[in-house]
Amino acid sequence: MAGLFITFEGPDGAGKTTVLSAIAEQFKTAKRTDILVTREPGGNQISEAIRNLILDPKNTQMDVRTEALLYAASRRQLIQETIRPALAANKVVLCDRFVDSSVAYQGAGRQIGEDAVFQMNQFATEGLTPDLTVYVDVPSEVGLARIKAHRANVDRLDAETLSFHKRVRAAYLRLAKQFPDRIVTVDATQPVATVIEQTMTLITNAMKQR
Ligand SMILES: Nc1ncnc2c1ncn2[C@@H]1O[C@H](COP(=O)(O)OP(=O)(O)OP(=O)(O)O)[C@@H](O)[C@H]1O
Ligand SMILES: Cc1cn([C@H]2C[C@H](O)[C@@H](COP(=O)(O)O)O2)c(=O)[nH]c1=O
Repeated sequence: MAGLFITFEGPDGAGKTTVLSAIAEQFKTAKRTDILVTREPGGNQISEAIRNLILDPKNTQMDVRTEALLYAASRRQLIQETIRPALAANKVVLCDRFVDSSVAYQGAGRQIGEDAVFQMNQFATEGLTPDLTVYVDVPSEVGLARIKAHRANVDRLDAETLSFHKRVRAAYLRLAKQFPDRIVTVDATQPVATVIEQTMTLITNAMKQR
């Protein structure tokens, strides 16, 4: 498949959304029409509806496997409706979260098994794998403190225990070790301008190499 598929991963509050919006703005200023920015869960009408269902703090009854399946369903719709067509049109797709999130949050955080969650997602993705993943790393305590300090609405996942968030981060660190050719870590305890600059360098280098 043509195009370039770049994903952004990290624990809650690492700063992915902040970094990705700054980068999208820079590409917009440069009048780049070949860049598509999207997010998971969400990015289209159906996937945003699934997002609302998953993240609604009222849905305390949601079974952990139901949650994993809903993330995969949202992903499938985004791939078919948005990601694959954009890659086929030779675009650079910048996606806030992808399968690594499910492996970290559902596999490790919810403890339903990292490999089981990865395998289940293969059905949804038919093997679609990012060319590059920027892993924005932050200790769980720091990420959660950022969310508490700045965010008005804490969603169902943000509200999980510290030990849940620590399992998520540990899984991300394992994934980064397991896939060193795909996953590049950026230290998000640095000032936000530095995180943006380092991430932009990774993206532009990947764009030059394609
Ligand atoms: N490097 C940084 N240093 C200090 N604060 C930061 C940094 N990056 C982001 N923040 C702040 O932390 C908060 C969370 O950032 P952001 O929403 O971008 O995180 P996120 O990774 O997208 O989180 P989530 O996955 O939970 O949506 C925001 O208020 C943002 O301004
Ligand atoms: C894709 C995906 C996401 N999650 C979690 C991670 C976050 O807590 C929320 C998404 O919210 P964000 O503020 O847009 O990052 O959902 C998950 O548990 N599993 C996934 O596959």
